[in-house]
Amino acid sequence: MKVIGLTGGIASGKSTVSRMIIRRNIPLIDTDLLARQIVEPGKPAYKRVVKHFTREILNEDGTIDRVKLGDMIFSNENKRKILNKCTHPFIRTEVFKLVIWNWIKGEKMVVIDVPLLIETRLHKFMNLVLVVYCSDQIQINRLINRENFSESIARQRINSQLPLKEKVKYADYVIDNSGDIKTTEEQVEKILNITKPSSLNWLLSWWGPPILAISLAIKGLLFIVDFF
Ligand SMILES: CC(C)(COP(=O)(O)OP(=O)(O)OC[C@H]1O[C@@H](n2cnc3c(N)ncnc32)[C@H](O)[C@@H]1O)[C@@H](O)C(=O)NCCC(=O)NCCS
Ligand SMILES: Nc1ncnc2c1ncn2[C@@H]1O[C@H](COP(=O)(O)OP(=O)(O)OP(=O)(O)O)[C@@H](O)[C@H]1O
Repeated sequence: MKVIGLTGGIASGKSTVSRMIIRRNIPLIDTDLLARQIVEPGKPAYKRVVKHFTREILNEDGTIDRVKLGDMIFSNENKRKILNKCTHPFIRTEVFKLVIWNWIKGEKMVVIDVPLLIETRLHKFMNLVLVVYCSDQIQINRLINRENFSESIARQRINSQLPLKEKVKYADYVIDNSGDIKTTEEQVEKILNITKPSSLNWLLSWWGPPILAISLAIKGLLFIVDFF
């Protein structure tokens, strides 16, 4: 099975590209979603986060106030590192479980949307790396429009990650999302066609041989029935 890492900068368009991939029935693992699930009350990472950031970051119902926590960690590198230490091991475990599950299901490819793919060195475990790129100014404008941030807050969030121009250096394919959605969709379509695993790849997956054996057996049976 091919494991494809999808990354980019904050608001460069990873989720937009992810939706295009899901529409093509390719399984997609969304690490932003996993990061949300592992800090729900009662989950193991929740305890760690509350221990380090105190009950000050909780809403009245005991859930984590993500806006408050976000404001804290994006303005303080040390706190960001602590939050990463509390959450990343659990996110990695969930990703690993989902990759195995997709492999068991016989999926030929799985895409993992990881904003911090390069920063966490996870790109080394990918068969392919796709980077969703857009120009600095477009990235800032889209972040401001989506979140209603001031320009300085938008820049602060962008600066909390490896610059997009650096991430591009690790890419097997760059998806330029500076233009309209249609232009991005055309690039995604092209890349998925080029990287589609061959049937040989499928045959070599663990469930290829049993299915091939069964279909040959059925064909053989039909031939014998036909003969008599
Ligand atoms: C700080 C938190 C609470 C803010 O939550 P919020 O709902 O506002 O944002 P969301 O989770 O949707 O993230 C939005 C984007 O912020 C960027 N981002 C998130 N966490 C980080 C981080 N630790 N460092 C740099 N950028 C980050 C990513 O580009 C992400 O796509 C949340 O992002 C979080 O728990 N982050 C730590 C876990 C993590 O590293 N997640 C990234 C996926 S591995
Ligand atoms: N080609 C495009 N044209 C216009 N707007 C776009 C385009 N691509 C994305 N956007 C908008 O830009 C914003 C950021 O896109 P998106 O949420 O896909 O980025 P992201 O990389 O997933 O962000 P994050 O890192 O915060 O998860 C969204 O409001 C989205 O609707």
